[in-house]
Amino acid sequence: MKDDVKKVLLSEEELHAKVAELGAQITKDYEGKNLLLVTVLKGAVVFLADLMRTIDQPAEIDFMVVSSYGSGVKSSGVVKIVKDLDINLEGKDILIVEDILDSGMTLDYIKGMLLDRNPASIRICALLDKPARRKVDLQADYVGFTIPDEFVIGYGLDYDEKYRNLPYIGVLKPEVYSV
Ligand SMILES: O=P(O)(O)OC[C@H]1O[C@H](OP(=O)(O)OP(=O)(O)O)[C@H](O)[C@@H]1O
Ligand SMILES: Nc1nc2[nH]cnc2c(=O)[nH]1
Repeated sequence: MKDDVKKVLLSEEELHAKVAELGAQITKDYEGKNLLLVTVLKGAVVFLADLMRTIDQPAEIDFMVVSSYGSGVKSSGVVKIVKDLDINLEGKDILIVEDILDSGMTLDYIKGMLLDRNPASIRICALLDKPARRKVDLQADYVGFTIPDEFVIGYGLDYDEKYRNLPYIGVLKPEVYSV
């Protein structure tokens, strides 16, 4: 698996330090609130697992499954809800935990949908932000790293469902895409 990686963009150490920083900020900002971490599977699951343990406030979690990329490296532009949330959002302070904000189409759709359910507040925490590719006017409230326009894998992020279990974030060798 490691032989397929062209370069490491963010090391395990860099990721863990940033996650701890985000968790400390979220801990401060959500004091006395009804925090519900909403996570979009599957990519964000590794980030959520690390982030939630750095938040020193009571927090609920819930999951959604959406699909916008299929097996390719570009967004199809179609966001499909495969599994909806279980928890009622009324009165909750929602923090959407995402691995990457790229075109923004996935999060824009999800945020709009969740806003219709009368939460007390709704914010976005994205580990990675790729502003060069944005197609909608959307920003995350918490961003781990702003990254260049490269397709990244690891720490939950996949190419064709593989590489999610890499402990760092990297870029694949071009020949991996063409076989
Ligand atoms: O800003 P966008 O261009 O909409 O892209 C971001 C979305 O793409 C990835 O999900 P993907 O559809 O690859 O599914 P996965 O989480 O199961 O890997 C990622 O987890 C975001 O949900
Ligand atoms: N794995 C992966 N999924 C994405 N979804 C949107 N951008 C990306 C990316 O760079 N890598």
